[in-house]
Amino acid sequence: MIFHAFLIKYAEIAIKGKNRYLFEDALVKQMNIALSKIEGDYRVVKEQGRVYVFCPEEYDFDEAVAALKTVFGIVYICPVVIYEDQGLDKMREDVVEYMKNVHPDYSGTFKVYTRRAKKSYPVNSMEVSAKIGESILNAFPEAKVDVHDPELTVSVEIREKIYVYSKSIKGPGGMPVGTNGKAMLLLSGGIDSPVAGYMIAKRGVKIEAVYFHAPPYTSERAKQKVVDLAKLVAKYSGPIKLHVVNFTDIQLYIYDQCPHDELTIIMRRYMMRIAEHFAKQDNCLGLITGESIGQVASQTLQSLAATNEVCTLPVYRPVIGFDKQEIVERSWEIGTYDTSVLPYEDCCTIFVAKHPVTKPNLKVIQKSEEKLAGKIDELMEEALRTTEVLEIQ
Ligand SMILES: Nc1ncnc2c1ncn2[C@@H]1O[C@H](COP(=O)(O)OP(=O)(O)OP(=O)(O)O)[C@@H](O)[C@H]1O
Repeated sequence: MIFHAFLIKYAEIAIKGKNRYLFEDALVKQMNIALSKIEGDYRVVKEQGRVYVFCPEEYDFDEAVAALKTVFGIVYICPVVIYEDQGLDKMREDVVEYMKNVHPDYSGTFKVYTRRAKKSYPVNSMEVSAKIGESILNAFPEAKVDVHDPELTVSVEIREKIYVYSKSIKGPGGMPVGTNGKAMLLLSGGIDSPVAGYMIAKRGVKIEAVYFHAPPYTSERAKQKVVDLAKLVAKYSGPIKLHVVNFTDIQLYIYDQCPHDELTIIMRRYMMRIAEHFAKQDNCLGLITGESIGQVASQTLQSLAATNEVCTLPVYRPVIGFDKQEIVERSWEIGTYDTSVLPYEDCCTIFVAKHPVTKPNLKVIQKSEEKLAGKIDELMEEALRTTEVLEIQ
């Protein structure tokens, strides 16, 4: 059966009042972006409290659903068959035909739910439902009506035409990107930070990203891996501006001047400072990392506190309470896992100490950083100046 359209369901409860149109406009915009990436002339229309996608005459159903599944804010995608309005008798025949195609030999419980968007329609909703229900019972003798807890709800919307649907495909939920400001993701090549970016984008936040590499200690392929991860996240979050920072000289200088057991924490503090610089420059309202308590030495509460101390923007760590396995499962779901586990080196792993401090004392760390004063500012400026900016689609 050819579905002519999709009815898009979103969580309306959260968006009463005047936020509603902002939410719907952002949803329509993101849907248009997602559908523009596939072949065919899809038309996204917002009307009378509903968002529809009207499909071209010929299209790939699975591809269209896959594209819509990347749009945050969509709770359900309901494929719709549209019939001309030619009176109630014809409508009854049409719905039976729909059932024969979509649920052949149906033998479970069902109810018909009619909604009159066209209030001038001469028959009321209850009566339309009852008549159509009767026709379905006649055509499917095994089926039974259950208006309280049916296994199948056949929805009939009376508009200029008649819209029939009964299937709901789960969307990603969340809120459309663009409804909740912008934040800067520290994106490494690992498993955790792409998941963290996805989770914050799912709350409607537009994201930018910053990646620190250390050529020649880290390779072009390691950088390409991060670009690929950004592309995978961008499928959901929309385009990402990725800042690629050359961190080599800063790392070498820290390596040279500071106790080696403090390297990771001091490097992380410089990463945060640089990320915050770009965040503020581009009006981001927070930083995002993929840290989770206790996962490694730099992610103990003491280390996280020491990292936070250099930031004035809030730092969002959406996977903070997750086990590694939970993060891995998320990365499978969103499709970043296979890329994340490619074995290319990260700048943090190259300059890492054998026994890093797990409970850094902030005063001690600050003291060590004093040794960097002067030259580190020049190196920071140089790193900011030479940062490469990539637009990831
Ligand atoms: N080279 C990098 N570029 C950008 N951000 C980084 C980089 N290295 C680490 N980060 C940020 O710091 C967080 C913690 O990094 P760390 O290497 O300690 O942990 P991880 O568990 O390996 O995280 P991930 O799996 O995201 O790499 C990352 O989630 C990321 O947000």
